[in-house]
Amino acid sequence: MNEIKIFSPATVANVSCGFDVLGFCLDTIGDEMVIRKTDKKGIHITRIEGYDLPFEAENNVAGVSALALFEDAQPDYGFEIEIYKNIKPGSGIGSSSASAVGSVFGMNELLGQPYNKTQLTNFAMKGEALASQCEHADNIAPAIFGGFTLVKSVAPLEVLQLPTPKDLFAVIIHPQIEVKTSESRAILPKQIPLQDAITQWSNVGSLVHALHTSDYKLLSRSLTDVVVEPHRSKLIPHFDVIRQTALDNGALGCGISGSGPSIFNLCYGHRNAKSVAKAIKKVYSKTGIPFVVYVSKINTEGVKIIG
Ligand SMILES: Nc1ncnc2c1ncn2[C@@H]1O[C@H](COP(=O)(O)OP(=O)(O)O)[C@@H](O)[C@H]1O
Ligand SMILES: N[C@@H](CCOP(=O)(O)O)C(=O)O
Repeated sequence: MNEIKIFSPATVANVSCGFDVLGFCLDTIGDEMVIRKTDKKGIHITRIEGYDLPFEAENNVAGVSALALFEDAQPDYGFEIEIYKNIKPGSGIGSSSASAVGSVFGMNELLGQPYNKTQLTNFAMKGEALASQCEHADNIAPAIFGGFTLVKSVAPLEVLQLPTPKDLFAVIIHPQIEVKTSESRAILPKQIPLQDAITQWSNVGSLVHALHTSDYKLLSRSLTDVVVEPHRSKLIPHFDVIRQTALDNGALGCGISGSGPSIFNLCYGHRNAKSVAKAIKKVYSKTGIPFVVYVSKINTEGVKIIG
């Protein structure tokens, strides 16, 4: 096999209480990438469509993660990468992570799968670090493993796959403004009060339990963030109105997706997800800010071959 086409999914990191550790994978939103073997050694980004991003491998997250894998594998050929970007950079739904994951996943297939998913996560983290100036894997892990994941530690890397309750759907609203992950990390406090830490780790524990037991009511009570959201919500226009609208219309919970500006909602069943999406669209269209709303199943497969 000399060429492969990949679907690399969007992801929601943090899931309210799990800053830098929890994430889940989306179904309907993602980038496409073509990875091809070439006689010319090294990593060559030959095509980018959708958004204006750097072609130099060392300045593009897809290239940086690809270089990390390439240096480890040392094949006697090179790789060309084409990126068909659907996820807007700075969206908060893992745009950079989708690119970082797509290149290493595709290369691994063309090399005959020498690496496992944890090793691929490690390579992809090198690319993600270019965008957010910090190695975190809470978007990368769900994009590679699918479903919900918990990054127990990054050094050494340990990823836990969590169960996905079957009636869970996500609604994402993406206001069309850019919030850079690096900048929204910079505004966070370096220390937090003990009481906030207690609340937060209690919610992470109960959220994980809720996923294991498909307890939607407990899941709903666990989707709270007292550490990060109070700071970052100020960067997202009308965040409180969206959350109130979602909860009034029966969403299980609502929070900032990754570093924002996207906002995620988790809903019980497709019907409720559609009505939450409809209500959010109605309210947000009054603000005059351009936005997109997606309704998505939780993608339990993750990154995949499409051609
Ligand atoms: N292939 C790529 N896809 C997305 N963003 C990239 C890529 N390569 C470099 N970047 C840079 O990474 C930044 C976006 O990453 P980030 O702020 O983490 O957004 P997101 O939350 O959507 O992942 C932008 O500055 C963008 O120029
Ligand atoms: N845990 C990170 C996740 C960033 O996600 P992104 O989709 O905004 O890149 C953070 O919250 O900074």
